[in-house]
Amino acid sequence: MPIIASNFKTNHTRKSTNDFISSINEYLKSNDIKSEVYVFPTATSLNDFDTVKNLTVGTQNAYYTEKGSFTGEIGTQQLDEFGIKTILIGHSERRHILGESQEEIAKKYEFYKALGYTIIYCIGEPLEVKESGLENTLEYIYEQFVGIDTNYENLILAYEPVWAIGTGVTATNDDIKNVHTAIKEKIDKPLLYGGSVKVNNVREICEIPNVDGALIGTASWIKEDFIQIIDNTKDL
Ligand SMILES: O=C(CO)COP(=O)(O)O
Repeated sequence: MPIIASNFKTNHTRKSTNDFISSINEYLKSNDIKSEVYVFPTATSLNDFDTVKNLTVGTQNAYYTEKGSFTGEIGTQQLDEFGIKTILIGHSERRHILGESQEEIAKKYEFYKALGYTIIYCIGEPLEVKESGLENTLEYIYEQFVGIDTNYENLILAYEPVWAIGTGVTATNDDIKNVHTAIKEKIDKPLLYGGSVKVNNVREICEIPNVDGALIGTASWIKEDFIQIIDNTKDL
């Protein structure tokens, strides 16, 4: 059964997030679908969603603190209010757009690991590395595990080639299989693929060996499409 996760990134409001999550939860419940589903809304849309029992709401980011003076950030004081215990860490947009260093990412990972959070840890290479071949790609990816305890029991990995994120250009099945197989040989943890996953390719991607699900952006932001994505993979 693949893990299906939606990363809202900087999309949706509190109102539309509440509608989205309620609709997905109702779809899962009324159809008795057992897929492992995660939704990562914006920080402003986090809530306790206390009637939502069939999917997990996580945070896209948080600082490694309970509270304090970190302007613009949230910590566990804000996450605990809503019972959030799942977090994305290392997303390429935080690395390459927001400038999070591997050292910072490792500190964040250690902090939330110590608190028992489920962590979806993201790795992936930029285009120029991809174009230099598989060996360099893997070397780049392994660098992204510096300071990361990959034996952590609540760890889920997500391979998201930067050049496939938001571009509509999905990695080929061979691209995905080669990288996923190599990572799995080193790290035996659930490994999602992310990068232009769509309604019409999610099943094929989830059937590739060593792919344990998908972390989806753009194609998951309309609730009907996300329902279709779950429906297309629910029997795998
Ligand atoms: O970054 C991603 C999910 O975290 C992938 O985004 P897209 O599905 O828009 O390519």
